[in-house]
Amino acid sequence: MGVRVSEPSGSDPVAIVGPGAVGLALAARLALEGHPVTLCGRSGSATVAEIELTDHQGIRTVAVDWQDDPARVSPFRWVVVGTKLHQRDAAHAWLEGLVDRDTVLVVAQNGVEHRDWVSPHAAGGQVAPALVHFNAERLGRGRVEVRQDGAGLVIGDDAPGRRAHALLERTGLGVQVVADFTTAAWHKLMVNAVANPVTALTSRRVEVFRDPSVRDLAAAMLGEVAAVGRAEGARLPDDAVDDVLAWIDARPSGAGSSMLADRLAGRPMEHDGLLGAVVRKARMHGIAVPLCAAVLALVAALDGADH
Ligand SMILES: NC(=O)C1=CN([C@@H]2O[C@H](COP(=O)(O)OP(=O)(O)OC[C@H]3O[C@@H](n4cnc5c(N)ncnc54)[C@H](OP(=O)(O)O)[C@@H]3O)[C@@H](O)[C@H]2O)C=CC1
Ligand SMILES: CC(C)(CO)C(=O)C(=O)O
Repeated sequence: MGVRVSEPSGSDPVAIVGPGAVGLALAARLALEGHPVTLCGRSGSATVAEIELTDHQGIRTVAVDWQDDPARVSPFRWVVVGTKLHQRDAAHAWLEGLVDRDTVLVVAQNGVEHRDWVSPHAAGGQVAPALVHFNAERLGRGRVEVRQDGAGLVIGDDAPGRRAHALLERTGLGVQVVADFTTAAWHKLMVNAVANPVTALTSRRVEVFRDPSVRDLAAAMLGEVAAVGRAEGARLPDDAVDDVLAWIDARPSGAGSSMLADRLAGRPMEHDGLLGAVVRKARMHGIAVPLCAAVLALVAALDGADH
């Protein structure tokens, strides 16, 4: 990694937009390190004044500040966005108040479009996309459980990424800094664009990929996603499809996906930001992705029917 800049101290305030699984996990770990943390939640929702974090160290509780009115916040030096991909408009409202040109804005989300949607609202601040590799599950309002093996977050080795690294390593979740963020993001998107919709559509956990016909479909979809990723500059190796299938096979029995969890809870799903991104980018490059487009249509119809 290159030169480290702008080390945050434990007394640097941090704003976290989205008190969901990822937001709570990062907020709790930073607050435990001494950062005053302000959680920014949906307008009118119940205040979260403390977070109960369950992780390999046991159960710990830590106090945080709460804000639910984007019009009442001032700029922070450190801002983390942990909303879902379909909650971009909600996040924009917060960025207007929280971000100025000195802000380092960490976008902790799945997908490959972090900069596309955030940069126009970043007020000249520095945008650092972060891929989330730890698993966080919301157990209740202000309650979160974190599980992980390996690095919990992946960020790019550029100036905003290096600044974000200084903050994120304070979470103790393990931060991997990669020179080629595009490849890392597309590799993760291969998983999310296939595992998430297939589990959500079938209401089945990762075991569904053992069905030979589902496995064939997944392999063909992964081939489409990889082709688009390569056109976007991702250096995905020839065995990327097998590698992703092997990763899915290695998930513990009973593992699901965030999209399956959203479907089961009756919440909107992230299909547009995941599979939708693949189809959008494919169109730009003139690449045919018929299977991804078909599965996207089905999961979008399911989402529409659920709401
Ligand atoms: N959870 C995980 O283990 C992983 C998640 N990811 C990715 O991380 C991102 C975040 O996921 P996750 O934390 O699971 O999602 P959640 O649905 O748990 O959290 C999203 C949060 O955003 C909040 N929100 C919605 N609207 C607003 C608003 N107007 N103002 C403020 N907050 C708002 C929601 O509020 P409310 O509580 O009121 O609904 C919710 O707390 C996604 O892109 C996901 O794919 C990636 C890998 C693993
Ligand atoms: C990698 C995977 C499928 C595991 O939780 C994920 O990122 C998600 O559920 O959104």
